Amino acid sequence: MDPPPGAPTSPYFAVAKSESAGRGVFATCDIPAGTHVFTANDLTAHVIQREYRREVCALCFAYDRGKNLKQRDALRGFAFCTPACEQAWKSQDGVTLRAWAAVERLVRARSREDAELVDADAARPGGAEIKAAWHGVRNQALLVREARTGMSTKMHRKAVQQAISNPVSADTLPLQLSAVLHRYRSSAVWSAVLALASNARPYNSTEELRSHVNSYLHLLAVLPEELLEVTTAETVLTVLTRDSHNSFGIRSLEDDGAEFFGYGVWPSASYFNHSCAPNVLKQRVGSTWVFTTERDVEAGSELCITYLSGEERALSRNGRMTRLKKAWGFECACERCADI
Ligand SMILES: C[S@@+](CC[C@H](N)C(=O)[O-])C[C@H]1O[C@@H](n2cnc3c(N)ncnc32)[C@H](O)[C@@H]1O
Repeated sequence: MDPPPGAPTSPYFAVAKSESAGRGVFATCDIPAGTHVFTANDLTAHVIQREYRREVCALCFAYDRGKNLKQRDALRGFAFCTPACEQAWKSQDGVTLRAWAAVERLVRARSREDAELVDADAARPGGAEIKAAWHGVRNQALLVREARTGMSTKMHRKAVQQAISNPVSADTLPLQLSAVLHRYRSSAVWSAVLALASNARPYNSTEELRSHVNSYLHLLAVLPEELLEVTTAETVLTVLTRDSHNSFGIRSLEDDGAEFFGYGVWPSASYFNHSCAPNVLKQRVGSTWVFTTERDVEAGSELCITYLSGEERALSRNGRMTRLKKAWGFECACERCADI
């Protein structure tokens, strides 16, 4: 098969159809244990939860046991581990810098929704509910868009006022903004996101759906005009449908990942399927993921990582199955699970 846009390339493997898990990564030669086979450095949409924003470097995700980092960008609400990281982050284009400042102003000015903890037992919205929610704000979104380009009737002003006054989701907004910015900057990056496996029901609850719709309206009301063309319901919905089955947690490194800072999508890393007996270790190094074989792999074998965290790996087959089904939506078809 032709490699999808953004798929990983390596002298050691190729992306191909797997028997029971869509596309996967297959060794093209014998690979000895301990071989570094790939580094994913293509982080796209991501979010560091607000509660960690002062402690985790916005550029390289460095973390020092909960200490507040000294380098701060108060205007945009980010912190950095070194002046070099701050400088590198701030060397981004002016639209990006203005967009983050606009969102930070909004978050500080508005009351926030409760921490976005998901009720695990809440019903996942289905296709009809999702469609209705987005359809329901189409007119308002149009009015806000028109207001941003100079139209100022009572109706326009009311639509903007309503959009702004909705409770702000301090972690949904940055995820959506990050998606908008990636789409704005590069069509190749956006094609890589589009090529990923998609989940048509990405919202965990009706509340989460509502907060995504509200965040979209917030962005329309405050982002720099240059971004409005790509600030669409399709952009923010697309990114969530891809994020849902492809994002990796961004966790602390020193304590077996006990601190969950946030999550992000690295399209090239998303072609590795899961196995409960993985042959590849995935490790975060700064804002990249490094993939190394854990044992000898024969040519033609699939290269798999684990999607389970430390303690989850010790669960029984049923426990692992339930966990993977709940978090990732699939019935694990790996050799270890099939081999009963
Ligand atoms: C990050 S993607 C991996 C690449 C994906 N197979 C594709 O075609 O794009 C995760 C998705 O792959 C599938 N998958 C990964 N590991 C699997 C496994 N062990 N058993 C069944 N499906 C799996 C599931 O559909 C899961 O939601």
